Amino acid sequence: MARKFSDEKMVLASHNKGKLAEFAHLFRPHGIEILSAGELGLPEPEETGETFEDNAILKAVAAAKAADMPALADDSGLAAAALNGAPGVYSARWAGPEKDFTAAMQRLEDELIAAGNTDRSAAFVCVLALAWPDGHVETVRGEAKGRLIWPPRGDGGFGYDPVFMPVGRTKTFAEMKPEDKKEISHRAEAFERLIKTCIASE
Ligand SMILES: O=P(O)(O)OP(=O)(O)OP(=O)(O)OC[C@H]1O[C@@H](n2cnc3c(O)ncnc32)[C@H](O)[C@@H]1O
Ligand SMILES: [Mg+2]
Repeated sequence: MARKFSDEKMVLASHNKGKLAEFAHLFRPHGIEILSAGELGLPEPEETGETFEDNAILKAVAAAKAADMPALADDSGLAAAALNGAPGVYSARWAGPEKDFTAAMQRLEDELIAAGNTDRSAAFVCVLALAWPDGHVETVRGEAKGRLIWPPRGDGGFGYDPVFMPVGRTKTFAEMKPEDKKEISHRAEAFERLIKTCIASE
């Protein structure tokens, strides 16, 4: 049995403004007060894990202990099939310290072409970890399947959204309205699972 969240507030252990905006929407109907790691002055831990799960857990546990309240972390990224899942857990690092996603998307395109440009399928993955100050953690995962387009399209969203076209759609995540991305995103799928396993009272 998963541990249930029964507090009134939690820390959102992310320093990514795009994610924080999406979580603000996702949490709206649930009546939980969200404090961000930034507003509490929490440091950004080094993401030394090899999997999304490892990194989500290390970020959530560090924040829960530092803030002494439950903390939710999101570790996510884009996995290109032709690149054996790259950039994967390195998705943020491909953009460098300047967070230059124009350069990161260009690198992705260059590597797809170098790999033969025959398979442009990809998935966005999101792992959420909810940790308590005693170290207990629950994790859930969500995925959005699609393909990588070129050139980038749209100026909404964040990160790699301008090159990601979800299956069955004609708009990239960056061309969609936030409420449309929310219907099908990896983050929304993981969030729905989190609500079912750890938040909803039966
Ligand atoms: O660790 P935190 O502080 O949460 O913020 P971050 O930006 O470093 O986040 P990650 O370590 O999880 O790295 C994930 C990267 O993958 C990309 N990414 C994740 N979800 C995305 C989405 O919905 N749309 C576009 N890019 C996304 C984005 O570039 C993120 O920087
Ligand atoms: Mg990060």
